[in-house]
Amino acid sequence: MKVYKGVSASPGLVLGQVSRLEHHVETFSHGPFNPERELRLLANAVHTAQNELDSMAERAAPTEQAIFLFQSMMLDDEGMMNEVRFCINAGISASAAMHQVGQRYADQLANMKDNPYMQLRSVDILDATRRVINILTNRPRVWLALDHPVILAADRLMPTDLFSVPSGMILGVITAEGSGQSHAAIIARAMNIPGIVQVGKDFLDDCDGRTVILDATNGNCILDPDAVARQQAEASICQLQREDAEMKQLHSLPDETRDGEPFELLANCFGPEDIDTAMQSGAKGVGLLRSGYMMLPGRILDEQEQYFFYCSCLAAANGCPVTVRTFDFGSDRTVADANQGPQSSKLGLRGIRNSLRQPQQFQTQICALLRAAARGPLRVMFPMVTEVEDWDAAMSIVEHCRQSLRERGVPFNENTQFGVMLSIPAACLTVEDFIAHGCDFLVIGTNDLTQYTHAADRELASAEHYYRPASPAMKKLITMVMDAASAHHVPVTICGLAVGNPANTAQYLHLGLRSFSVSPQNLLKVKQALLDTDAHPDAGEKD
Ligand SMILES: C=C(OP(=O)(O)O)C(=O)O
Repeated sequence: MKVYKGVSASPGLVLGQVSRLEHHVETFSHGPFNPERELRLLANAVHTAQNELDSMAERAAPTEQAIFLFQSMMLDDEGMMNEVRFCINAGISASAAMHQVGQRYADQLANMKDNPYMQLRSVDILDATRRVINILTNRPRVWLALDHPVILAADRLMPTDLFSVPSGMILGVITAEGSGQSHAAIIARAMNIPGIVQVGKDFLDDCDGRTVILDATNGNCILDPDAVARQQAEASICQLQREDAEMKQLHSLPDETRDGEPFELLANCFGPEDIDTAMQSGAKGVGLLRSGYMMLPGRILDEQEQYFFYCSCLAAANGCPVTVRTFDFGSDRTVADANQGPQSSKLGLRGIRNSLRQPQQFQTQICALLRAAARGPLRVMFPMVTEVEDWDAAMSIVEHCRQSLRERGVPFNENTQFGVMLSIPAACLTVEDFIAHGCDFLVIGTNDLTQYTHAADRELASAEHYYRPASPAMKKLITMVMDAASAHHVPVTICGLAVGNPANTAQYLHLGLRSFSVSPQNLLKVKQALLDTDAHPDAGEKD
């Protein structure tokens, strides 16, 4: 028995036989090739690859769908595909051109050390281009013929590898390299396949055909376990299966309060990865996407990069709505090359105040959002709005962006919904004005609203006593918002850490809220609290 240490990438514990997966090394013959023929072959291969990816997406859970749809979209990317066609016109074969350009794009993203999100996309580009190349070279896209379930081991896994073997045949995955943030790891988590990464090359050289306990809780791969280790693992596997069944039961219950009132459970997220987690825990969409975090602490992404990011968030949400908060820079939130302005503080130029002073940066974000909104139900909200002047100023920039996209002939969603994140008491007190000026929806941000209502810095332990998100003052402000919103049929969501506390959730429910956005790990806890609460606790007494 020998224990190899790695890093857990997908939770779980399994016992099984290892099968090693080897990736093909590309070699290409030299031309010259007939460009016309190669362009035709390329178009057909891309078409077939996209069909394959789309059909994988159809079979897949939301997480994998996001990744496959992203890969399929990459094969539509004008910039990349124009470069491939340019190489073909220079006499290179379609497969070599695809390899060259795909590798270069992947390398560019892999080198964005300051941006882990873009680094992740690098493997997707390689995976998508590998598919096209395999089609062009008549290579199979199914890698292993398996007759019994195995633990798959490889140097690293590509996202579609887990779909390249018949479903149910993978007990677990172990990679010598890779990261827990890789798409293969995300897919493993989504498919409930336990996984460990970074076990090292020695394990790979040793493992093929042998028995392993893959213990992702401790990051251990136990090769040739003895009888005691086997027995312990089998007992733990049974226990985990029981716990899993209990979670699934809660998940499958309808989103209704004890007295039958429907509610909407959304998630507060940072990007596609935690959107995946949220969707698996039963979220019906994203109530708050904190957009700025995709580039912290790096640089501001350009319009195309942001467009891809928002599209992959939409794909991860699998047709459910995603509410994106425009950048909330300023105060504690910084990006190296985002000009914060001279007066950045909690009471200074944060959120929309900052965006309005950086019109170029704001327009880039709005254009990317309007474009992404053509690909799915994406809505946009502005943070740190004080009074209606901020709203009007922001919406005039939105109009300017619409005009510029029309002139550029770029498709976008003309009817994208825009809303206000209510984090300042002044905005709650004047909420009617936003509605009168065309605000489509409202999101109450309890973290900041509590901070500004109670003049209690949310990060200051000494002010904690004054920081009360369910206080009478908060209740009054929320009631004011709810009255105005219901009079004009404007939807309201409430988000923030306080909503994840079941005691507060019940109070917010009684104030009329039916849409709750919480962090992914609190979703089931909040769901349980709402299932156990009556929306109208006095209704029975009146009867
Ligand atoms: C969720 C909120 O936003 P953040 O925590 O990102 O400031 C909020 O203010 O309630």
